[in-house]
Amino acid sequence: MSGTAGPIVRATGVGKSFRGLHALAEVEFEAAEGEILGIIGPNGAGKTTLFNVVSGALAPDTGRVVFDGRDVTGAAPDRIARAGMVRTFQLMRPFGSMTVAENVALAAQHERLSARTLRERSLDVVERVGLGPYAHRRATELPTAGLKRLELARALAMRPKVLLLDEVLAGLVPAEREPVLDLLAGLRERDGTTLLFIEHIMAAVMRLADRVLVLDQGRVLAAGAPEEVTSDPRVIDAYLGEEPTTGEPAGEPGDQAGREEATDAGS
Ligand SMILES: Nc1ncnc2c1ncn2[C@@H]1O[C@H](COP(=O)(O)OP(=O)(O)OP(=O)(O)O)[C@@H](O)[C@H]1O
Repeated sequence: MSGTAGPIVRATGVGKSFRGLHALAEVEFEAAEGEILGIIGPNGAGKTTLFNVVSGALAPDTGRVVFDGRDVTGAAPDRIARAGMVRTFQLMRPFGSMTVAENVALAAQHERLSARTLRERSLDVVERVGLGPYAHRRATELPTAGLKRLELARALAMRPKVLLLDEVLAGLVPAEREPVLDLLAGLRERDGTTLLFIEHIMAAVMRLADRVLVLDQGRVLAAGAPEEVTSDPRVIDAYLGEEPTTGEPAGEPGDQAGREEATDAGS
């Protein structure tokens, strides 16, 4: 489903094996500029591996990744990030001896901005993610929700065209998720940012995603509009369980026992 200008990211025939285990096989997807693509699937489905390949952390065994009209297959992660495709990680490792704003500034340091511009950009991004009151405090003082926002701020400081988000809501209580979701939804409005986000919290996927890519055992099981995908029997069977759209994931994905309790998700 390409827009008139063609997709900003396109992966074709992507395969990656780890000692005979097909983490990814013949994976194809594309995202148009400004599109929000949710990526879901059980544990071990290959979601993070796909991000690793797309962002350059891993070279695929087969296939190509094209970003903004350029073939970036196997290119170094920092090159891809500087070209405008930036990822967040599930685990955050801020520099504890530095302030929140300094941690953010580090992410954009390579752009050789003046100290003043760098500081202004960092503070702007820190404000936007709601960390204004912590700007000049050490990153180690942040609670989990704050660390998540810091990770997002660091990615945003690079002014990405495409932002790859790996479970940015994990570990947040529902009240903490809302502002992050608002922020993410606002990125497209404000900057036209394309988002690819891996997420297990289905309420977030339903709210944000224009389209959803479902991976299962390294392959694309389904792709399409959120309502279409979540009512697909194959997706329900492989991942969602009985009640796909109630909010919380149907148990931890891959946790087959969790499917029994899926109808009462939401707490
Ligand atoms: N560096 C690696 N070496 C060996 N096996 C790996 C490596 N990275 C991933 N795998 C394997 O590849 C498969 C896909 O893993 P991946 O982390 O991409 O899944 P995922 O969908 O992101 O899962 P989760 O939801 O648990 O994060 C798994 O079986 C995993 O054990």
